[in-house]
Amino acid sequence: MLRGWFRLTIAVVDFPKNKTKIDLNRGASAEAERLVSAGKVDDDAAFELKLRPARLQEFIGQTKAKEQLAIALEAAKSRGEALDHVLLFGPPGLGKTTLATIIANELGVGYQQTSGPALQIQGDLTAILTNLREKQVLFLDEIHRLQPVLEEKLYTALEDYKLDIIIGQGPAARTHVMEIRPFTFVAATTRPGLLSSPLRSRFGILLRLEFYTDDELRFVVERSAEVLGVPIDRDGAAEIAMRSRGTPRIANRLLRRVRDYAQVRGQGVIDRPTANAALSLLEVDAHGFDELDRRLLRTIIEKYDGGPVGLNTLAAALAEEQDALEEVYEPFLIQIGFLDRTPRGRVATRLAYEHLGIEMPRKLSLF
Ligand SMILES: Nc1ncnc2c1ncn2[C@@H]1O[C@H](COP(=O)(O)OP(=O)(O)OP(=O)(O)O)[C@@H](O)[C@H]1O
Ligand SMILES: [Mg+2]
Repeated sequence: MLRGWFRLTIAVVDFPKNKTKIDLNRGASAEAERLVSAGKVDDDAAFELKLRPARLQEFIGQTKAKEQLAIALEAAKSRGEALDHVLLFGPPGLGKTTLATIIANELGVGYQQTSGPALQIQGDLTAILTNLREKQVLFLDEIHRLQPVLEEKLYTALEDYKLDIIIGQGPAARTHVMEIRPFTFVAATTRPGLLSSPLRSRFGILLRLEFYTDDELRFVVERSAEVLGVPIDRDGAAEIAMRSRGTPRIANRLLRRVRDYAQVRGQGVIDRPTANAALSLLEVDAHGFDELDRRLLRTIIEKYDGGPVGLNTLAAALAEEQDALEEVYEPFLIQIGFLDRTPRGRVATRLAYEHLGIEMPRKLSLF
């Protein structure tokens, strides 16, 4: 008992609130420095603007989402109405923001962008909504991080294009209903499960973005190489695509690094041997895994006998944020069958053992 109390005291002394914050930041910056992170890093911004397709026709892959969107766009245009509200969801770097801008371009309407964390006070949301132009697109990124009071304020705006404004305070307070112009609300999230059902029900068009196939990513790489004026052959593009974790953002980032290598060490042209050499030097393996993925799988296998291990335990063992594990690392590992998410925790699969060259214990290999 005393030992427990003693430990607790140490924990409190050792981890005051601000220290926890510093630790979280450290986790976040490790993620930001990662070459194969699907999340945006600082030097991506300028290139992403340049490489972002502007029209639906240039947007590669996502056949289902694209078709659904194309029909809705066509119908809204022919009726001369604002497009229904759109919710875009899926892992980072798959094209949610890109699609939001494409929607505005295809409709030929104005575009304004904000995000859940950026909207702090009711007045900001009111100002944005009351200044909207007819049929324009309002894009709200990271909608799962919108404050609940603001979310509720959005409901009537989305449903009836009306806004309840309270004027005055106390007994003198009056509610004033303000009309806003019909508009298209496009929201994006990497965590659709966190949205409340009243909010979800306000969207007429739900588009789920999936990881891209290697072939689709090869097209992304070839298109980006053309935009950047980088000579590349089909095999070179295929090699980069294969290691891009199904994510265009990573494909574009790897292309830029391989381009540097080709200029400095190669003949300037990206072919398969050049791409291979550059990516090996950058320690991005054949599956697009880097040191962090390997560490995650190795930790489950070596420290927790292959799992199941709970998310919070795993995050602590890796000194990473739970959110980063769940949103950024895990989706791709699960998608390619290296990791299982079970009710009792995370489990490394046979493929993970094989990839790391570790023999799977017999007991487990029966399953
Ligand atoms: N279908 C696509 N075709 C070509 N390029 C694409 C496609 N999807 C995404 N990209 C490229 O990938 C980059 C990242 O896409 P985007 O910023 O739209 O992802 P996101 O889903 O909004 O990510 P996040 O969740 O981090 O906000 C873009 O700059 C764009 O160049
Ligand atoms: Mg985005």
